[in-house]
Amino acid sequence: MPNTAANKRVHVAVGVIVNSLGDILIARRASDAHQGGLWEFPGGKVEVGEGVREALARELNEELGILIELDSCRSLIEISHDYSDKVVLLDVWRVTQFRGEPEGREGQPLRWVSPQSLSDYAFPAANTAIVDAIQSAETV
Ligand SMILES: Nc1nc2c([nH]c(=O)n2[C@@H]2O[C@H](COP(=O)(O)OP(=O)(O)OP(=O)(O)O)[C@@H](O)[C@H]2O)c(=O)[nH]1
Ligand SMILES: [Mg+2]
Repeated sequence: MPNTAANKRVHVAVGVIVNSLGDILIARRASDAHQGGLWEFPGGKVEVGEGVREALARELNEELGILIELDSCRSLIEISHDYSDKVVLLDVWRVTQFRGEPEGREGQPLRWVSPQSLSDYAFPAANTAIVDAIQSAETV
């Protein structure tokens, strides 16, 4: 296969985790990571042979120590974004059913924030569409 941007695209499973108050969990990316120092919705790369929701469950368990209910996850939005150094496909899921209290298993700071206050945080460029989708879902 030719080595094009399309087949180098990184598939990422991302969770918009909502608690019983309607607040959303964000985490700060390590300063040495891609898009480091910015806030993110927890998640990570889908591995070969893995389904996206299985990847989401694995990543949220590794990064936060929670167990999510796969059947209750709802697709929120898919975003393809070209950073100059890599292309990502963010496969974003709304997660409302989970067991355990999220903790930053990799030392990452966590914060629960209201949908409207997401605008106060700096996210990677690809996330603008995610924040818009969350905030417009809130107003319908
Ligand atoms: N998890 C996550 N990744 C995001 C978001 N927005 C965004 O552009 N990304 C990009 O998606 C890519 C993969 O995410 P990741 O770094 O969390 O992957 P991972 O957990 O598997 O990390 P690892 O490579 O250290 O094992 C990164 O290039 C990251 O910059 C987001 O909101 N959440
Ligand atoms: Mg990650």
